[in-house]
Amino acid sequence: MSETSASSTTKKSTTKKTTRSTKQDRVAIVSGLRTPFAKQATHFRGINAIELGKMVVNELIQKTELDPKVIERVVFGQVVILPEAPNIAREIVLGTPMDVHTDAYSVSRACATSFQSVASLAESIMAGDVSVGIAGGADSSSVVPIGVSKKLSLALVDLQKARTFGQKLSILKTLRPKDLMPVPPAIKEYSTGLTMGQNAEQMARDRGITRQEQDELAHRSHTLAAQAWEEGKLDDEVMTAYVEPYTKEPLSRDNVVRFNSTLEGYAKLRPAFDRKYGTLTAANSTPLSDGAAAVVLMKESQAKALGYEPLGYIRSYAFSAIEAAHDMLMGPSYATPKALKKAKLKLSDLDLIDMHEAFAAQTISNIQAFGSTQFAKEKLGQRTKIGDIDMDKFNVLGGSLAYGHPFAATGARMITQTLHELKRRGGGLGLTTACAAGGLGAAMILEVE
Ligand SMILES: CC(=O)SCCNC(=O)CCNC(=O)[C@H](O)C(C)(C)COP(=O)(O)OP(=O)(O)OC[C@H]1O[C@@H](n2cnc3c(N)ncnc32)[C@H](O)[C@@H]1OP(=O)(O)O
Repeated sequence: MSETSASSTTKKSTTKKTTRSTKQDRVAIVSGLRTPFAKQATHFRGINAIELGKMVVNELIQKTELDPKVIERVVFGQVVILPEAPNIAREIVLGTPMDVHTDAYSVSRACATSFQSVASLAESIMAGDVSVGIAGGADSSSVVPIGVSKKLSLALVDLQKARTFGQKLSILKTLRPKDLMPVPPAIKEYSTGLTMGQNAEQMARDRGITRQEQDELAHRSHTLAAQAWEEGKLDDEVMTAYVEPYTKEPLSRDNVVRFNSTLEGYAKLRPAFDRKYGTLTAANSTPLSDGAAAVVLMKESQAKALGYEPLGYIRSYAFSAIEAAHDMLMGPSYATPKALKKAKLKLSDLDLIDMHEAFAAQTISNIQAFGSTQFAKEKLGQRTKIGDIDMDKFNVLGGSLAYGHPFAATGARMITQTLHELKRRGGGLGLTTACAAGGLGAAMILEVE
């Protein structure tokens, strides 16, 4: 397995503080941490999502000096589930210094999975069920469950039921060599059979979003992410990951981010999903990657009683669902107005907007929809547009196009990153929002004092 290291902690050495009444208690995000994100089959080759999850949670407990005994619940998720251990949350409890009696369950909401794990834990805290917990997600695109063809799967079940040699032989005779080939998981929509890239191609085509516009957004994302790393802005929220063999250099930065991004480099690439007419490439699509991210949540009064100064608080969150056959990756444009309404805020009240960049085309489509009165009227049933996005507030440290997207880890990455950035700016309100497979969307508004 792996050892890790990270820098500062958020624990204050102060004595207990006066707590607020339960009624006024908010859900505090005390700390957040992630592994560096690594491109598929690079630094985390051979390390599965559960090990990545254990790695980050272990380090988070150490970083926060949190007594493992006070952690009452772990809510975690992985999108590509390992059949041998489907409850990643429980494996994390059993594989870290947490008390064996710590409750743990796993959730799945495709690419918005750690928005869900954070929301589920927050709900338990608000309901008074638990007061301290860890939420997050992990995914590996390097260790994936390899399946078998439908024909072989059927034959294997039938073989178990067959009584005679003759019956077994006739089942085996139905198989052809191609049926014996391993089947890797596809990033496909089950209901439509379309890949995520094909969905984004449709969105680009329908809106006339050009290759140039997509490349420019991707270049912006890499440039801002590289700058964030160079300026040390991510140092406190990304751990250093040591993996076997320990002779290998540890990874302390995302190896997906391009520190020498040039727009000319993007123009050379061939379309990835529609070879002939497509505009999506490896550069303007989020790369397949491996990583994990987690946050510590507490009831505000509990955080103060334990001597923590929270990073920030959850102001509101909302999820949305639309059809999966068309414009499937528009989740932010449906979930955001719901979260704003719940928080009694307007888009212009926000100091930062962090939108998951699955594809540049999907991001631009959502930016357009936010600023469209027609979209608001026709799709949201409201008279006014969500609001024009001020690009000076938008993905100011880059986004998933640059960092990569280990599916279930992305939400917790965005939440932690936004809270730190709000804190650097002296506080304020930030939106984090993502699209997800199945036409789902997530939005969470965070506040920092
Ligand atoms: C809700 C949601 O989030 S949906 C999204 C879910 N996620 C996805 O669907 C994943 C989408 N991404 C993918 O499937 C893959 O990353 C792909 C198909 C786009 C690309 O895969 P690959 O071809 O394996 O990418 P790879 O990393 O090898 O890059 C291909 C080439 O592009 C180059 N490249 C990639 N990014 C850049 C860049 N920013 N600038 C210049 N060149 C680049 C690489 O260097 C490489 O060049 P080479 O062939 O000369 O070595």
